[in-house]
Order: sequence, then C-alpha cells, then structure tokens
Amino acid sequence: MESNSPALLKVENLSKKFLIKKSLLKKEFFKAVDNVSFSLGYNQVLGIVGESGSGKSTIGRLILKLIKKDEGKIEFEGKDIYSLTGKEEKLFRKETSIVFQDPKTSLNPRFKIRQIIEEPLLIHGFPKKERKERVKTAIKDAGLDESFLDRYPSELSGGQRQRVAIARAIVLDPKMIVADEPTSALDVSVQLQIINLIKKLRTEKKISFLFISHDLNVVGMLSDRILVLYRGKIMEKGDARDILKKPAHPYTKILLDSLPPEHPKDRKKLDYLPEVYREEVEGGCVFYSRCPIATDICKKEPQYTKIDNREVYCHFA
Ligand SMILES: Nc1ncnc2c1ncn2[C@@H]1O[C@H](COP(=O)(O)OP(=O)(O)OP(=O)(O)O)[C@@H](O)[C@H]1O
Repeated sequence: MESNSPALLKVENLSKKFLIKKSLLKKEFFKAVDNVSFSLGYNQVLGIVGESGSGKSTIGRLILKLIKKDEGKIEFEGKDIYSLTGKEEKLFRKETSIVFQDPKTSLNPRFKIRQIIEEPLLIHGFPKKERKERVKTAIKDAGLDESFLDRYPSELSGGQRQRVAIARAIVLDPKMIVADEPTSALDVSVQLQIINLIKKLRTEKKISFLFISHDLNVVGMLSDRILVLYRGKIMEKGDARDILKKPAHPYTKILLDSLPPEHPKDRKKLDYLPEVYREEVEGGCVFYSRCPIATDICKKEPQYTKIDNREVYCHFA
C-alpha cells in the first residue's frame, strides 16, 4: 500500500534489463529491475534496501532519466518523465538531483568547492549575483562554513566532501534527491552526521529523498517507508517502523538478523544460514534458492499479499 499523501514520484511496473552477452545466434539479458512499483510522497524519505546487485542504483538512475527504462511508467508531479520536453524537461532536471556513494570520485578534483557547487547554477543559467548567494546558502545549509569554498576536494575529509556533494545537490532547491549509498564510504560517526543532515534538509527544506543503502539499520534511521529489493524485485514494502518491528518477508528477516548484535538486543545472528539452500526454479519465487522456509508451493511465483499497510511477495505472508 502506498502512503496517503499525494505522490511527488510515482513508479509503476518499472523494468530494466541489461544486455550481458551477445553472439550471432542470441542475446542474453540480465533483469536488473523487475516490475517495480512504488511512490514517494512530498517531504518524505523512502528507503530502498537490498544487497549488492539487487538493482537499487539502477532504480535511482532510471527515475532521474540517467538511463532508459524498458517498461513501466515514472511520473514526477503527475507528469510522465519520458514525455517531458523543452522547459518541462529542464524543470525536471532542476527539481531532481543525486548524491553518490563516494564523494572522492564524484567531485571534480581540479575544481574548487565554489566551482563544484556553482556548476548546476551555471548550467541552468542563473545570473552571477544569485549564483554567489545560492552557493553561500547551500554550503551553510550543508553544515560547512564559507571558508571551505576556496579549498579543493583533496583538502577535505570524507564527511566534508559528502557535505559538499549535498550542497551541490541542494543548490537548485530540488524537490527530490536520490541519495545512492551516501554514507557507505564513511566512518560510523560521520555516517550519523550525514543522516542527521538529510533529516534536517527534509524537515527544513521539504526535500523528499529516495535513500538507497544496503544497510537496513541506516535506512531505518531516516526512512518513512521502506522498499526491500532482491534481484530486482520488491520483496516487501511498507511503513518503516512496521517493517523494522515485524518484518514479513524471510529476506527482510535475514537482513534484520544480520545487523550488528548491539542493535535491538533480542536479534540473533543468523550465521547458520547457508547462502543457497536449493536449486533455483524457473518461474518460481526469486528468493526460492536462499529462503529458509520455502516449500514446494514456492516453485510457483507468489503474488503480492497486502497485509495492513504493507505488500509482501511471499506465499507465507
Ligand atoms: N550498464 C550495465 N550493464 C550491465 N549490467 C549492469 C549495468 N548496470 C548494472 N548492471 C547490473 O545490474 C545489477 C543491478 O545493479 P545495481 O548497481 O542497480 O545494484 P545495486 O543494488 O545498486 O548494487 P551495488 O550497491 O553493488 O551497486 C547488477 O548485477 C549489475 O551488475
């Protein structure tokens, strides 16, 4: 079930496959995103969680039109993003932005911080005076003082660099930011600072975030709703607190149980879970081979079951 607030972003049946092998006789594709639907409300944080390769970044890139979808529909403020042209397209680019995992590689090392933050304003044709003001405001809003503007990325710590990446992402006053593993390259204490900064921007600037992470603990700290992804498919989506308190899908349970033991005391670590229990079955549940509770019924693909405020891809939900 989606939230009751009107959607800023609405994604319906989104799919994307990548060509992985091509020979004279046939082409082989890999389904990175498989029939995914969700929405993101105004001033909300939606967490997308799943292990490496589950399709999280591909979803992020699809909704920002950085890559092309194969199937499905993506609406931003009620408009199909693939039908935008001219001014509307430009506005969409202005109102959406991205923060990547590693600020070391995402910031141009030859640019001063001032130039890095100013670049989107130049692209969008802002006059000089306004550019200057906006750059100052953005760096302050990202929690750094103006003295950083004359430095280079190499002179900054990892956390400071990520603040610069965030300043650049907010400088055009976007409505939505895709934050793709923004804390994964940082130490735990710095991670918390960045999470708090995102919370602040959401509250004070009313920015919605699509927060992508492999770490359910991190996602749980700031998301209103969570979408759990496995091999491109949604396993479970719903209210963050509900999911963290009572995960309904066996995969979500594994993600929760594999969090460090100092998190809720009663979590036992499922070290005994083998990676693969059984052979995959074509046309069956995508989690079949790794599911601790699968039975023969799981050789058939499950439908999404709606329970309370949640949708779960499991025969046993
Ligand atoms: N351009 C591409 N060509 C071929 N395969 C791709 C391409 N981009 C992504 N993939 C594959 O699609 C799958 C999903 O990748 P994606 O980066 O979305 O996963 P992820 O959940 O974000 O994981 P990670 O955190 O490791 O990036 C992976 O198996 C990846 O190898």
